[in-house]
Amino acid sequence: MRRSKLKLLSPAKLNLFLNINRRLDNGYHELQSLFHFIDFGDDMTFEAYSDESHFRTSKEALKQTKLEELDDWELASKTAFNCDLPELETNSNLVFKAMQALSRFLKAKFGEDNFNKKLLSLDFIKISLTKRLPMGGGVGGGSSNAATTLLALNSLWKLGLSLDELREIGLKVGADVPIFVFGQTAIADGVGEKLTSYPIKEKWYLVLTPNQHVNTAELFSSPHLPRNSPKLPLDEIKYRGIAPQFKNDFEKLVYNQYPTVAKAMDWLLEYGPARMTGTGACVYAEFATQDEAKEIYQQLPVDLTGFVAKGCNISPTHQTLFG
Ligand SMILES: C[C@@](CO)(OP(=O)(O)O)[C@H](O)COP(=O)(O)OP(=O)(O)OC[C@H]1O[C@@H](n2ccc(N)nc2=O)[C@H](O)[C@@H]1O
Ligand SMILES: Nc1ncnc2c1ncn2[C@@H]1O[C@H](COP(=O)(O)OP(=O)(O)O)[C@@H](O)[C@H]1O
Repeated sequence: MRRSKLKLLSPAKLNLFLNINRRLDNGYHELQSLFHFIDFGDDMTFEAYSDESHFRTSKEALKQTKLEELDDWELASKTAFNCDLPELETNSNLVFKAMQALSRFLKAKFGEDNFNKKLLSLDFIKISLTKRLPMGGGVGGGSSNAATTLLALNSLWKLGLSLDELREIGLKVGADVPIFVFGQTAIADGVGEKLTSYPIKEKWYLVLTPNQHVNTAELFSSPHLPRNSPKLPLDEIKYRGIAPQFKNDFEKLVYNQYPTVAKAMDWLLEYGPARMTGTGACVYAEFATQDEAKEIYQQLPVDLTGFVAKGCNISPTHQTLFG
């Protein structure tokens, strides 16, 4: 019997600036970045059932992959996962990594015995993911899916975890997961875990999506990456729109390395300022109105792709869950 259903937009983020401040001893990098959400993303549905009889379980999906490597995936055994992209139906999907991190956290917090008792009482959840966001595009799709999973399961299973606890769990999955759990436009510091709410004027964005997967880890290890941008004092950051002082330290490197990204960027620059998000490959321009953004979008040549979306100070996932 179905008990309840949550339909959530798992949104994209844009980095409105991104400074790399230094390399840390653990190989990671300290960043300072302004994260903003847009109302375009993947569709995720979470349906809670009192029994597991009528759907293929995650267990089966996981059996097809690297079962021997699995540990702490008890919560995944209470779910069924399907995705419109079959290559994402594996345990390396960040949706599974989120469930694994959640299992670990709950066991540590409540103890194994209490966790195992709680597990028996949980509803089965059918998770469906429809991908719309480009992968490896710098719009954070995988991280967003992980955060949406944490928020939805916390709600449907009534786990009672705070947003701070969910952020802590998210950080184990990836540097960008905490911002999606936080759900507010924010300036991130550290590796992305220190977040300060920073609402801005909401605008419209034309985002171009070059068909190019940019490998984040590879870029971070490049000897040509600038790594010593000074940190901007928080009270001096007055973001009004794309401007030279709001740069992205990955942009030049990616522009030089990937002709498809350079092509998209050059096209946008014909119309005004443009910026790359994250480690690319997506690039964007800002507009005051939807009509202005659409007017440029309609002129896109056939070999470029993109979409128009509205900036949001509160992530669409939070808007649905918390009103
Ligand atoms: C730089 C950003 C800006 O948003 O790029 P995008 O991924 O969005 O393009 C992100 O913070 C990326 O976050 P995310 O994609 O979650 O990175 P992770 O999976 O945690 O890390 C991938 C790899 O990137 C490197 N890494 C990541 C984050 C960081 N602050 N310093 C690093 O050096 C590490 O080598 C790590 O192994
Ligand atoms: N749910 C997911 N959605 C997208 N990519 C995922 C997901 N889970 C794991 N991945 C892997 O993570 C890689 C980068 O993910 P993504 O978040 O889209 O990149 P970016 O952070 O650059 O926007 C993908 O190429 C894919 O192999």
